[in-house]
Amino acid sequence: MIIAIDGPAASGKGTVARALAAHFRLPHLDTGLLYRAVGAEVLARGLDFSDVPALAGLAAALDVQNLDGEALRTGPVGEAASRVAEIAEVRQALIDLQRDFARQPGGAVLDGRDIGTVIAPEAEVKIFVTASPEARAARRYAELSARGEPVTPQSVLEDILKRDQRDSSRAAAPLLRAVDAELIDNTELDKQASIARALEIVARRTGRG
Ligand SMILES: Nc1ncnc2c1ncn2[C@@H]1O[C@H](COP(=O)(O)OP(=O)(O)OP(=O)(O)O)[C@@H](O)[C@H]1O
Ligand SMILES: Nc1ccn([C@@H]2O[C@H](COP(=O)(O)O)[C@@H](O)[C@H]2O)c(=O)n1
Repeated sequence: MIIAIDGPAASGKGTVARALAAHFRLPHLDTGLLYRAVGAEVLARGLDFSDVPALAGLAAALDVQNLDGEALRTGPVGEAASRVAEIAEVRQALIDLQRDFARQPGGAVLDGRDIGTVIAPEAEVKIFVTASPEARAARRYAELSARGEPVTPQSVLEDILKRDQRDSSRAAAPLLRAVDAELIDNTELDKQASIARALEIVARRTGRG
């Protein structure tokens, strides 16, 4: 069973994806980490975001076994990730490993922006997780400020709105709800309620509880 979960920044898609993966004992891939790893390398090496061959080369050489999720989940790396994610050549370099992950025997859970539309359009279950920009910004602000990042509620909201705009309007695999994706708007739902909705969707679509 392939479960594809997409949605905008800080919507809670990773929270839902991890819970479904644990519940159904499936491997999980947070595909945002791939773009974050490329973005972090661009920053670390001082590369220009317009240097397409160099950025595509970084993506092709990514060591996916050793991604440091904690170090990659910062505001500046998220911004860099969304910039490299606009580049078709970077996306192309990351496609096969995501598709191979999705199609492994027994299935998998993947979350990102283009899982239900591009990476695994054949997924049995597709869920689009969203929430209002204000709710997402409040959650992300709590997360980043607890880690000591110098953010304000206003700067996080501006970052979220900018990222929404960039992710939705790019030409290459924009953030889109697949036509057959079920919607969870968790603006008014806590984590447990959001996960419970996702479990109901899987049960309805596949008969698996
Ligand atoms: N329904 C919810 N209610 C309140 N907080 C939530 C909810 N779902 C997730 N969160 C919290 O919001 C933050 C963002 O959640 P999460 O990392 O799952 O989002 P995401 O969409 O995967 O983010 P990203 O786009 O950065 O990958 C986390 O701190 C998480 O604990
Ligand atoms: N399938 C994906 C996943 C992510 N992106 C881009 O990476 C940025 C960071 O992702 P997070 O989920 O960790 O916030 C995101 O803003 C996207 O630009 C993508 O394009 N496709």
